[in-house]
Amino acid sequence: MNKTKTDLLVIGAGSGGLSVAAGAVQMGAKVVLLEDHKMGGDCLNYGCVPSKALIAAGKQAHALRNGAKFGVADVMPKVDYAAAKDHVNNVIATIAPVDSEERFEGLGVTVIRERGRFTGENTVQAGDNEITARRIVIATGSSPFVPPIPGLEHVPYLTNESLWNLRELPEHLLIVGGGPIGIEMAQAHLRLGSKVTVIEGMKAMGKDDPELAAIVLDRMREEGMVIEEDALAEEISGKAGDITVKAKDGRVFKGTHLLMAVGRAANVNDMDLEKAGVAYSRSGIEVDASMKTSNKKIYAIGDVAGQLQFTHVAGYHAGVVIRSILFGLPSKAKQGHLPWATYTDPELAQVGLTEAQAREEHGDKAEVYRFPFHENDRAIAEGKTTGLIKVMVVKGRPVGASIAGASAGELIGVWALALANNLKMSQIAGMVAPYPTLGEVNKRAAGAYFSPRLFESDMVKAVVGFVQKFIP
Ligand SMILES: Cc1cc2nc3c(=O)[nH]c(=O)nc-3n(C[C@H](O)[C@H](O)[C@H](O)COP(=O)(O)OP(=O)(O)OC[C@H]3O[C@@H](n4cnc5c(N)ncnc54)[C@H](O)[C@@H]3O)c2cc1C
Ligand SMILES: NC(=O)c1ccc[n+]([C@@H]2O[C@H](COP(=O)([O-])OP(=O)(O)OC[C@H]3O[C@@H](n4cnc5c(N)ncnc54)[C@H](O)[C@@H]3O)[C@@H](O)[C@H]2O)c1
Repeated sequence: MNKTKTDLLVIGAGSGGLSVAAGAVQMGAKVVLLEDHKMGGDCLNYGCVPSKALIAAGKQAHALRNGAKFGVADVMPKVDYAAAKDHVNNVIATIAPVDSEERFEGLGVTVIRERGRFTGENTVQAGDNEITARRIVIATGSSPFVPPIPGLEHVPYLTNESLWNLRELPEHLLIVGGGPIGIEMAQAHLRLGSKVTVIEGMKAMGKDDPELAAIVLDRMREEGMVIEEDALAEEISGKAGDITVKAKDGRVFKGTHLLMAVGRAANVNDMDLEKAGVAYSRSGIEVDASMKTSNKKIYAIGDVAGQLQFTHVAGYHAGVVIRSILFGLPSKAKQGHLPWATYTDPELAQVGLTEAQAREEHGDKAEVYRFPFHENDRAIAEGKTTGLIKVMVVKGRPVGASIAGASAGELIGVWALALANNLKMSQIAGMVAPYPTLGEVNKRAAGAYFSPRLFESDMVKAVVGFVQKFIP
């Protein structure tokens, strides 16, 4: 057994673990990093990166089918699904060096490609290694949750892990779950030529503002996607190429392939967390506001901590724990300023409170300002007029923003900055956006806040009238 002592042990080389390891080692800490599967974790290998690459392939096919309105004849694209998967693999391969063992060893991290299991309060065994660490960060991520739906065990199904191995375009893809995974993969496959039926037990895109989710879902239905809501999958049967999903209310859906996308299970098993006194539940490892577990020398970050499950959130957690571990400074993770986006076309993005949350939390003090994409000149020029921005304001400061529309994931950045820094609406309105950009929707939403105050105010009119009498 190789025995190692280190300042910091990081378990899991995904979005969270890699950020902690890179930051800590470059600031002088001795760091050991464990990974028993692929460097880069879910995001690089089975999540964000492959999904966005396949979405890009679908977008290309969609553009070819829809050029006529720009004076470029529509064509029926010849989709080679296997080649689209090659594109996905190329994208992963291009990004992979940044997350690689070689790069991290180069930075000075000791990378051990073994599974970590706790043997005590500050010791972990990984293969033939026993590592004792002053501080430990658990960043083991999450896995696809596969619910025990009767019959599922006898039917071939895909998850976000196995989907990438499929080389033949599904003729008719059934997707159970209308969350971000289900909806993003539904649109990509629809545009690449599959028939797609989304079977959602409650409301599709149910974690977002329903008014804005409806804009996206309507567009996808117009493209030909079948989205069945209030359809809790209760029984699954069939065989490869001929699969049946029955919903609780008796609706029956038939397809050739099945993708299960009904949420995530935190990776807390087979780690002997009990031996380290780390408390956890089915939803993940329990952490306090500083991301410390019930063992105050052990932290948990990213998906395994059971909060918002996004790559940028895992990265944010990494910054919070680095401050605490390396500098011994108090450091707390907040949630209210963390954005997310779903990369459908149009995209759907959110930061802070939705309209319903703002009204619930702030009552009459919450004001909501809107601006539609069809009044944005760039959106009109590019035929991207489906969309709406809503900004929730309390006492002159934004408390939330919701955007459905082209590049919503980019546009939400301004509001993420505003919420992170408690900016005022006047500061957003003071920004000059280049014309013509989609970014002007942000400024126009801020303008909507000031317009009635400036243009419908008797006081403003009286002051202007008075000044005009006296200036030469
Ligand atoms: C299809 C899909 C699309 C997504 N798209 C987006 C997106 O567009 N934007 C976004 O922000 N987020 C997206 N996400 C979410 C994002 O992938 C996760 O939030 C992110 O990967 C979480 O990072 P993490 O470090 O917590 O875990 P992971 O990235 O999963 O890394 C955990 C690592 O720990 C390793 N590990 C586990 N147990 C052990 C052990 N005992 N010992 C050693 N190693 C271990 C695992 O092998 C893994 O490599 C998507 C997810 C999916 C599934
Ligand atoms: N663009 C992004 O940032 C992005 C993309 C994909 C995934 N993610 C992350 O991954 C997480 C997981 O995504 P997800 O879509 O798997 O989970 P999710 O929990 O967001 O959505 C799962 C959906 O499945 C439904 N469902 C559950 N059981 C069902 C059943 N038996 N029949 C029918 N419907 C059922 C739920 O009502 C829910 O709407 C997301 O919450 C997000 O954090 C992010």
